[in-house]
Amino acid sequence: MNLAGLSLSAQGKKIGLYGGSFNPPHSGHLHIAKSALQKLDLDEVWILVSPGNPLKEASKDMAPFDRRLEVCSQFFTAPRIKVLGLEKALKTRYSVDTVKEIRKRFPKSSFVWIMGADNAEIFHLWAQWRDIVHILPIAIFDRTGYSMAGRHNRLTREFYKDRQKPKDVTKSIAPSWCFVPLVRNASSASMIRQQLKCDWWGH
Ligand SMILES: Nc1ncnc2c1ncn2[C@@H]1O[C@H](COP(=O)(O)OP(=O)(O)OP(=O)(O)O)[C@@H](O)[C@H]1O
Ligand SMILES: O=C(O)c1ccc[n+]([C@@H]2O[C@H](COP(=O)([O-])O)[C@@H](O)[C@H]2O)c1
Repeated sequence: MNLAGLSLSAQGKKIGLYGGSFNPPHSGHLHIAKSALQKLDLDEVWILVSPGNPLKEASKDMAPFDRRLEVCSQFFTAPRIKVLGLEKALKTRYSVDTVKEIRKRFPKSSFVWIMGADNAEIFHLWAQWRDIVHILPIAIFDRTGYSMAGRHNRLTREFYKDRQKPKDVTKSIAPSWCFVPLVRNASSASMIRQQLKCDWWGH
């Protein structure tokens, strides 16, 4: 990965960082990425394929990183959505380290962290989660089954006064967050893996 080239092309842009296992990617992910571009008024969304979610144990149904990266590159072909193996390149695994590195290496771009409402519910279990909130704005996207949990959780309670409207969140200075209501998409990777009934979906 050419980090210098990426940094140059990212200059002056508002970018959504959308981290995930993407095991496999599905229409729910695409819906969030496209909605983020529009509702947060972003220039780009970066799909950050995770080498391994620190809260998920390595398991036989997790496809190898290279396979997930390859399939994501084939799947996310919409304009302004970039698939990157940035965490592998930066050698980071925890999101707090990833966003610190990104801030350092892309000083002329602004960033917002994108996640689904299910992750907002457990965000307080992430390593140094309050530091993440102080580093960049956070956008929580509604998800089937998690509408309440996405709005009412440790993050939204502790940072209640820092709530913004989605269209303002990238202009705001952290700590700030927004909840993004949208037409929900019920897809989930675990459901797809169950339907495929295989060790991992590439086999
Ligand atoms: N249908 C969806 N609607 C909204 N957000 C979603 C949806 N699917 C995934 N997300 C969000 O996208 C990010 C990446 O999700 P991930 O790759 O873990 O997919 P998943 O479908 O949640 O997987 P799994 O079922 O294996 O947990 C997470 O922030 C998650 O909350
Ligand atoms: O940093 C952490 O402690 C942490 C804990 C859980 C999840 N994350 C990140 O959250 C993103 C979504 O993960 P996932 O597996 O739910 O798709 C992905 O970028 C993970 O690296 C990060």
